[in-house]
Amino acid sequence: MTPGTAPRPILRIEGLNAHIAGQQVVEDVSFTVPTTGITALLGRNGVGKTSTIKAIIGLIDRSGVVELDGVRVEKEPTYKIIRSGVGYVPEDREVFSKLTVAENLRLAERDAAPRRQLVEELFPDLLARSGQMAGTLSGGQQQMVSLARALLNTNKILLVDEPTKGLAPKIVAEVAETLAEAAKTVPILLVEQNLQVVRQLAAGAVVLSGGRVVHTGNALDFLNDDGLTQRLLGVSTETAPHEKGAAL
Ligand SMILES: Nc1ncnc2c1ncn2[C@@H]1O[C@H](COP(=O)(O)OP(=O)(O)OP(=O)(O)O)[C@@H](O)[C@H]1O
Repeated sequence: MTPGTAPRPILRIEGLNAHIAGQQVVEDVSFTVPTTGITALLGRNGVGKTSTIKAIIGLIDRSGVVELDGVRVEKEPTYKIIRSGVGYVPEDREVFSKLTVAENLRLAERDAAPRRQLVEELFPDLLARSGQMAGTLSGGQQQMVSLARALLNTNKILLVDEPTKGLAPKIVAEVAETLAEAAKTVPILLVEQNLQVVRQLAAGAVVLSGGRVVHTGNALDFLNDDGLTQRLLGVSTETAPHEKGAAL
């Protein structure tokens, strides 16, 4: 990047390709994530959003450039990419169900000085449930454990995959609120199907279709373009700003 131009992104993906079971699921994907705020990774079911996230951290075979804070990391194993400052919150939450909330959090502590106070402030409910087996938590509470684990460490970026999936509207609002708070301290690449949450949180949007990037730009501009959202997501967003609580 030429000095004096746009600030360096925290994450730069270029020409990313990935295959699962012989099928190309990520095809020549290029985009950047800025150093602040939330960037939404959008698209219909099965277009490769989760695969893109997994490819970034090397959980599936891939080729292409993955640059974190100016450093190429695509040749590194997953654990080193994570250690270099990537917090991953997977779609299925992956809490240790037979361990308590406190144990789940302790296991995630990577830094010498984990940010326990921040986590306690953001998740008072988890503090109250620290002795409860994580497997007995509700879906929303498990999502909070998963987010809390990523926030305990100081990361350069969080990759958060469908955090509101399957949650009741009230809990969706709580998760969205937590993500907004988290985004004050760390940039987030967010896979999210709930467009009202995207509208509330995201500054930028990257839209995938058939494993390829088909649109990038300002998230609100995208969501306000009904024709574009119809074409790329198959949903109308026309009524979204007026219908509080409407699921899209
Ligand atoms: N383990 C797997 N085995 C075979 N095919 C897979 C596997 N995982 C994903 N795929 C396929 O890869 C493609 C991309 O899937 P991916 O989960 O990345 O999409 P997505 O955009 O995240 O979808 P969703 O919004 O439904 O979660 C899909 O066609 C999916 O069927």
